[in-house]
Amino acid sequence: MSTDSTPLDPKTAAAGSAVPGAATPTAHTFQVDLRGLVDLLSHHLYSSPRVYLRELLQNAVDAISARRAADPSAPARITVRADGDLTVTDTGIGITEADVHTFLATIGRSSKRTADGGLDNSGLAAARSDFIGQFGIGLLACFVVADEITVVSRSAKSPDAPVVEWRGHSDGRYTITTLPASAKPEPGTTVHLTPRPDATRWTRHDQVVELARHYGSLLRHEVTVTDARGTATRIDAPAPWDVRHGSPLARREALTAYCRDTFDFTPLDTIELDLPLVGLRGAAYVLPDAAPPSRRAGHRVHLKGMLVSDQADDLLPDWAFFVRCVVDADGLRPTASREGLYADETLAAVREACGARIRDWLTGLSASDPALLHRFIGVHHLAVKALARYDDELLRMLLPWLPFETTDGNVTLDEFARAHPVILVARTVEEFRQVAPIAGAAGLGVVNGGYTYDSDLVHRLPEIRPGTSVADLDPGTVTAHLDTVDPSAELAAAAFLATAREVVGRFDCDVALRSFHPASAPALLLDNREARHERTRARLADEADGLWADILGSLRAEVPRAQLVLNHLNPLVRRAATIPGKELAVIAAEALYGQAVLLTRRPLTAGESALLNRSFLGLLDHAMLGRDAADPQKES
Ligand SMILES: Nc1ncnc2c1ncn2[C@@H]1O[C@H](COP(=O)(O)OP(=O)(O)OP(=O)(O)O)[C@@H](O)[C@H]1O
Repeated sequence: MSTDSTPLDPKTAAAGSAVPGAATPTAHTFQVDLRGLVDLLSHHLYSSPRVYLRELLQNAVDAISARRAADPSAPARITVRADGDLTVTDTGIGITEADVHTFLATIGRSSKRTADGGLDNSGLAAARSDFIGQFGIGLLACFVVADEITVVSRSAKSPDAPVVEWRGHSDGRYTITTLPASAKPEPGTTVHLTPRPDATRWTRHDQVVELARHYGSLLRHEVTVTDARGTATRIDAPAPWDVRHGSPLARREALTAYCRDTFDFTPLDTIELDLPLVGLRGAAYVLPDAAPPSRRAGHRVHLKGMLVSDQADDLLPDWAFFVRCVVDADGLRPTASREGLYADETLAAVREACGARIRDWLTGLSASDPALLHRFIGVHHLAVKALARYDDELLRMLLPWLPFETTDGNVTLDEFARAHPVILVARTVEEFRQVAPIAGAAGLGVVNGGYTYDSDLVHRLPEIRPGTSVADLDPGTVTAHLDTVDPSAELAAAAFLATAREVVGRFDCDVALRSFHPASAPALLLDNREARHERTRARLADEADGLWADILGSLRAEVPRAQLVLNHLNPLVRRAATIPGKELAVIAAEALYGQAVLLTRRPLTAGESALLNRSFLGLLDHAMLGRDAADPQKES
């Protein structure tokens, strides 16, 4: 094989030389080290040597398409013979000696497009969209498994042209021989290769059958693989969506069976895809188990029947992670590796149209099959929530079905709104966990907004259900709903409360005494993430100087304080409130604050860790002092 580039014209090059007195440039042509190129393809472009068979099948398909464009009644057969060596024979358009010189002798040149990348209306090419190949490198994939490729071809376009044999070698040498007509009585092409000793597994009969099925099961031509004894195995089978079935149920069952065979799962439901504009047909299978949104379902994409990718992840919008598709399309384009889809406008349009189809299925389900919708939401509510955030109609339609974690348990927002005139939203899971039991006991309705999408969705409720009211949960709201204690109790605890305010004031925290259930909870720390960030920003502004202090200072809002609410119903708090000595009161206040911080399950600051440490050791010391005092032996 040679490379093909236009050598520089010495005259033009000299005229373009800007340096006076410079020597006239000499023109050269790049040489290509074919072994290096094959190495590049095999290790970096193609995922595995097995793609060699895909490239051969694809060339055969393209050749048949080209022949049938002129003669629709031409035979359309691809026969693969795997008997140690491998031959692929097609009844396609074939090539003449001139074609060989033009297309097989130059890497990167393809009969399926013109040299300038456009469409070639002559010869083999009718339009690029008719063919899968276009890059002119596919045949090189054979060098990944063999050192020599032989192509014997007879042209259907020029039946009188002699049969031509091209023998290409992986070091770049090739020969061309013309053969008598008897060497190939019918038009078409046979490609033959003998595997290298380290690649014999790829041309073994069983392996070839498996590969041919993998890539070619949906090909629209007859494809067979024969073994050394001539036994033929049929590879192609009609796509289940193309088969006519006796009833919708039979069709449904056939599509489900195809999913089981192809993906190894039984779908929750099947959504048929049919986009005539891009010649796309197929099925989107709803996964029976929840899939994390981050895990993209690998879709199987066939182009003109040929499998391009079984891991395509850009066929559907991101939110549709609850389905896995198998499609066959005419209008999409493969990348050069043929293992992915070319990201062009057509792909974007396909993505949008498939997304719309899946969304329609979802919205239609509430009317057509509520039980299925229930099961679907049970498994995929995260996906639905992701989708509903940007889709009012869907949100309106599916809101009655979506579960949220609330102080009344797992309920829908509609139910919850009926029971609570104001829905409060806890912004983090920790906040919810900590406040929910207390807020619930005080009759407040709180939704856990800490899960992905939930806070956004709950806040949109008043748009969807006018008359409902939603507010963020803030410490003030909760404290306002906790019972105040009577003034005498407040007075009796005044000294302890003053000490506690001193102790926790360092953490931008106030102290209040209230009565709330459960009585077993001694203290509650009301705080939220934004308030914590605000405090951190304020502290940094104080510590920073110059420009940063100004910037941080200008961002600074009024610093919100956390609130430590002590529970007067709790016996320990009652006893702490009457501690006479200041030293023990400090330790008790530190311990109550430390325990309340731990219950929030948020990370501790360095100051809080030190406080916990101090109070723990202080309590231990105090406990041992008490023991010593009670031990008569120690006294003597
Ligand atoms: N079975 C075949 N029948 C007729 N012509 C063929 C056949 N196989 C290969 N050719 C010719 O050889 C050329 C080069 O083939 P090759 O597979 O390298 O590239 P391609 O199919 O054009 O593009 P791609 O790299 O995208 O596959 C083709 O453009 C075609 O003209």
